[in-house]
Amino acid sequence: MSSNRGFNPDAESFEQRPPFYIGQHDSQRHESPTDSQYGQILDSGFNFVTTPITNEHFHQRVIALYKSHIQEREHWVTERGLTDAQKANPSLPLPTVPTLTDDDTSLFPSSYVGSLIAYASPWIDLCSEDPIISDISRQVLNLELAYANFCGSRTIIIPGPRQDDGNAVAKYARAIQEAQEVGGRVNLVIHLPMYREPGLEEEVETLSDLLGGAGEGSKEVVKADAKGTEIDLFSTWDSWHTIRTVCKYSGRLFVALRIPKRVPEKDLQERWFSEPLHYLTLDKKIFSLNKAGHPSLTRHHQDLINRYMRLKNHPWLILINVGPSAESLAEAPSKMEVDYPSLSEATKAVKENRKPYAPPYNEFVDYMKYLERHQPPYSAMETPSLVSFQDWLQSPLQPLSDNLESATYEVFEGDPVKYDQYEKAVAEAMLEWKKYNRPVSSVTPETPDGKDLIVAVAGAGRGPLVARVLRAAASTNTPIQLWALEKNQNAYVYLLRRNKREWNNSVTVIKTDMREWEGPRLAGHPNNAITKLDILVTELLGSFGDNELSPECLDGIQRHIARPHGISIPYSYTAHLSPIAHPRIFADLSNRVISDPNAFDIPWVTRLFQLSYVAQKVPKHGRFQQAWEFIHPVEVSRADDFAAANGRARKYVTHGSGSMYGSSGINEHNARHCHLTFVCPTRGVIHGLAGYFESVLYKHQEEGKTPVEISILPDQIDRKSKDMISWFPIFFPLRQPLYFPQDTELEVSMWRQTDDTRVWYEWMVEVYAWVGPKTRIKVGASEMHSSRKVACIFG
Ligand SMILES: C[S@@+](CC[C@H](N)C(=O)[O-])C[C@H]1O[C@@H](n2cnc3c(N)ncnc32)[C@H](O)[C@@H]1O
Repeated sequence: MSSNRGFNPDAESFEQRPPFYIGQHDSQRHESPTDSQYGQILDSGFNFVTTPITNEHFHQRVIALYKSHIQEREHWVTERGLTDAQKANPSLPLPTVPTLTDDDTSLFPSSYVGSLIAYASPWIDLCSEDPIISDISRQVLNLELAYANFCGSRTIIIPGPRQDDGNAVAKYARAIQEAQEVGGRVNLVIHLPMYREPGLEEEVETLSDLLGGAGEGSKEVVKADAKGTEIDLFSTWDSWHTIRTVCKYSGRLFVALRIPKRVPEKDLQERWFSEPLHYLTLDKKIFSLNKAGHPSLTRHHQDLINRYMRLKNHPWLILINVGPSAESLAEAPSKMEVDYPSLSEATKAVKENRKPYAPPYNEFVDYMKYLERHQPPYSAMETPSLVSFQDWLQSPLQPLSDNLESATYEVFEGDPVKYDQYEKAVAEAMLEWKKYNRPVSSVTPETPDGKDLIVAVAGAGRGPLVARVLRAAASTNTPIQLWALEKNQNAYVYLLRRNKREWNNSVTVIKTDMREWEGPRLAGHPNNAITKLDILVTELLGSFGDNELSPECLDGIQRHIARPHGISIPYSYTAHLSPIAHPRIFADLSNRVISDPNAFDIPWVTRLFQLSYVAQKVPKHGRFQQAWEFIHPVEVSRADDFAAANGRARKYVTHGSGSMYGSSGINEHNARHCHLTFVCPTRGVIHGLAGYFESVLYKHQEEGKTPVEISILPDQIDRKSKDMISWFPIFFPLRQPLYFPQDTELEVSMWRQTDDTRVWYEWMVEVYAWVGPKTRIKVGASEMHSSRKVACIFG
């Protein structure tokens, strides 16, 4: 059988699903596979193979070293007559593991060493309570890493701690931190179970097991679990969190996650989803046999794997102890035999359409290939370019102070969903205008028979909303006079061109900042008098709703909206938050902060993906909570009142200091504050706040009608604006990860701050733990973050 049996790379179905890379690990393998064994494993369907770094000879040498050291200590006691107190002196020297020799390893630099994944010795015990064993283990690890690195290994898997108590994990984490230095540029991958599932423990005996040192702890835990004691599902994640924190979220530290037989609750699956998963390991023991006697996994396993495979850097799979067995590999033909097979083997091979001496195709690999083909195909939201945006940090756009380029507009225009919703909102408004016989602003004393609805698209860009307004007017048979305003002089040229070519010059295109516009001049009026707007259409929304200064821009133009019947589309928008764990972005920002000291004070626009939500939806406290709302037009406007009384040229002044010291307070009505409580039943860590927005584009006059909305909230987008990609979420980072225990409430305070010229956000998070039915204590808090230094400028 050929090694690509089971899938056809040319088939469409293959193209549209994430590929599986499948590796082989044999926990009983003590020697590095030979060239021909390596070939046999690949021929049986695997893409890569793990290799031990050292062999049994080295193992025995280390055991002997320990034993001789103990004897040496006893010798010191007799020879030097040490008292008990002297024996207990912690300064007695520890043994030093001598350097490797060629008897200790069969791994050597070779042409295929880059495709071998080195697996550090599982018999070491970095966590041992016996200081001699933990120290020897640390030395062994360092020797192995340095040697594997020398041989050309780029990735080394290190068996994780076998227990999760603080003392053990601290020692382990300290050893890994040191190993990172020793390993040079290699990636270190810590092999950990998703949770401590009884029956799936690492079986290889450690030095502690063999030499009677400590390490009893792990057995106790297992025994307790076997007795039915509740398993702490998050304990291994906790250990991982300690290790990577000690290693400062290094970009070279990953997880190989051991998939359990019983797939745990979603929360734990999602927690691991957010971690840097390099491999998923699947032991033979977690497979069941189906009716036909072939290996299979449960639907839960399949869903879990399918979910993890959606990551941009999706994990590779390692199958453990599924063959080919050590014995069959030992009988593997030499390269010479494969290249020059016997006549009978060559004839047989041709008949069976395989390479000479090729082993049978591994049935576990075959099954995984079947799962590969049966993954859900990529959706419209998983095009290669959208996938490439996963968790990529972008500074938010500032369309008010910057002029966008044509290509940026083109990206917006690639998403029809937003425009469909806007067109629907405008059309529904026009229909209700007729139904309720609302007044139109083309009626003036001089033009009493005016029928036209006066409409403006402000911030028209390259004109897609203008086109949609024209379509809505045509489909609802509504006569309109339409203005398109744009402050970007380059986009203005494009608008003029479209007006001539596509819109028959039916649109009045004006290059202006909407806040400076004099208002619509009425066509058909003897003096072209200025009238009011019936419908003002804008799209100045950012990922957090108001973060691209829509409120400030609309303030400046709302005086042209007819009162009381004129409307703004959008009618309103709301900002929403949820605390999240996002180790990957935290690591990214930790690197950026070296060159950009504001990195942790910037609200970043990013297609959040590899995250885990930490808050649960409970009564009164959602996972996503609304921070604040803006509604347009603003009913009472100090600025408009002041301009009406003093003229628009006069600067607004007050005798107070405004909300921000030194400001006149003109924009104070656009300041906002929220204090939200999120409930976290399980323990975890947060790295920041995910921000989203929703907008009601049109709210019907008719009672009970569903408003026309757009939303990027994960639990609403499918209902309100499915497949809309115009906005990615926003992320408000925390400078330090904030760990919290179980039964915690996270209290989030956020402000939209403003002075006379700028808008920025401030945010902090506090952690309260419930310690009794009525008692909460504060157990942690972030610092106050502020984006003032990178504020959005409107004045
Ligand atoms: C997010 S883009 C939307 C463009 C277009 N309406 C669309 O939906 O594709 C916002 C547009 O508003 C323009 N804009 C922002 N503030 C403005 C202002 N105060 N006056 C006029 N145009 C403004 C920007 O130049 C930009 O073209």
